[in-house]
Amino acid sequence: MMLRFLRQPSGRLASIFAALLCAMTAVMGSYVYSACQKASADYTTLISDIVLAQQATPQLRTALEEGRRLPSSEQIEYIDYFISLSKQHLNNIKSSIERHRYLISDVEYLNNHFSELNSRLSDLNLKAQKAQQRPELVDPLQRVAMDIGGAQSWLYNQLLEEVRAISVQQRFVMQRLSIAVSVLLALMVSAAITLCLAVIYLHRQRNVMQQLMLTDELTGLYNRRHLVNVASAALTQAQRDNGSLSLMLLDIDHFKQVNDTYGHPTGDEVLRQISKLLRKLSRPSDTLARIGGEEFCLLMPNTTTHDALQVADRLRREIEVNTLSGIDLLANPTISIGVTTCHGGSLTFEQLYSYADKALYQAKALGRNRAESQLPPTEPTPYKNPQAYAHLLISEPIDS
Ligand SMILES: Nc1nc2c(ncn2[C@@H]2O[C@H](COP(=O)(O)OP(=O)(O)OP(=O)(O)O)[C@@H](O)[C@H]2O)c(=O)[nH]1
Repeated sequence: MMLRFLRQPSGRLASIFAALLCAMTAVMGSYVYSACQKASADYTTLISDIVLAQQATPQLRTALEEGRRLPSSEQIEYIDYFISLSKQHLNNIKSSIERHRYLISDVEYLNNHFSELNSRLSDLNLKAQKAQQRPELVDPLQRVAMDIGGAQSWLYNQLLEEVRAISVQQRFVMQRLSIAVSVLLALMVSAAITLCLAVIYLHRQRNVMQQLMLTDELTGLYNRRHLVNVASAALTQAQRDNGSLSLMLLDIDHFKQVNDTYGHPTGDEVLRQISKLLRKLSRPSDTLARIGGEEFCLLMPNTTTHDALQVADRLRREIEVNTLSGIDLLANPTISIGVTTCHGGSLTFEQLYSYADKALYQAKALGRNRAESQLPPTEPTPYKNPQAYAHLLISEPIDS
């Protein structure tokens, strides 16, 4: 069923659409994933590290000023402390950058500056330690420190600039992300709708095909195939319940004359209207089918011959008196009916049908517009001589 659907133009279109949808969903999905990664990056720690590092530079400068003015060993220790602090800040920033994989490539060009600054600060540390013994070295120490301070400021400003740029990009990514999510949602909804439509279409196609397989195109009644299926099941049921099952064959009299006199389209209309009437007059539990040109069959479960003949006579009379609408016939059409009934037994549908057919033949032979019945001979009982099997029916005494 699915393969047949895919071979049809609409099926091909649906599969192309589904493939496109899958591809688009995959692209959108990967974009959303990477965008989510970018958008979720948190640069707050990095910014606070940079700000702290920036604050350390003026503190070192003030300490150097003080050291030059009052070069005490305590003051020089203080200078040494701020140099170590600056170095620590620098390393913190470096490891913070390493945690942001989307920033690394943007600030790669600053790597050399980091290493250079790091070694210059280590040098400065050594110089500060020497200055503890020789206070006259505080002066050159201050000059080098000022120079390093300038390089530090440049590096940190540059870093802040990069983080600012990436934050702007982050906001942009967020906007695009929300658009992507909306599009993805719309695609999913349309995929679901397409799927539903395809299922509905398949379901309808299946119903139409089933309908075509089981019904007669001209009259809308069931066809012979369906009748045989239903009759087989009804026969099994009747055999199990030992119930009655009647079969009625109805044939329009002299239908050839209708065709010959009024034309085939009128003949078709007669068939349609008689079918409609028969359907209206028969019970919903019975199965009415058109099994040949102008021949119909009515299968009646749980119906005796007597009741079936009564139904047959009612149908025959109704057809006889009913004037067909929109067709100007000289006389109303009539029908001949053959009825048969089985009671339990083990007849096949073909056997039952042959008895109804014999009865119909008889009705035709006896002048038409009448109902006749033919019953199958009573089927042999399994116990031909009941007395010979009587002992089987006597229950054995129960030993106490
Ligand atoms: N209009 C129409 N005619 C059909 C259709 N199927 C079969 N027939 C015609 O039904 C006619 C049946 O003719 P016969 O089998 O001779 O039977 P009849 O003329 O009804 O005579 P009796 O049955 O003996 O009363 C034929 O002319 C078929 O062509 C159909 O679907 N539409």
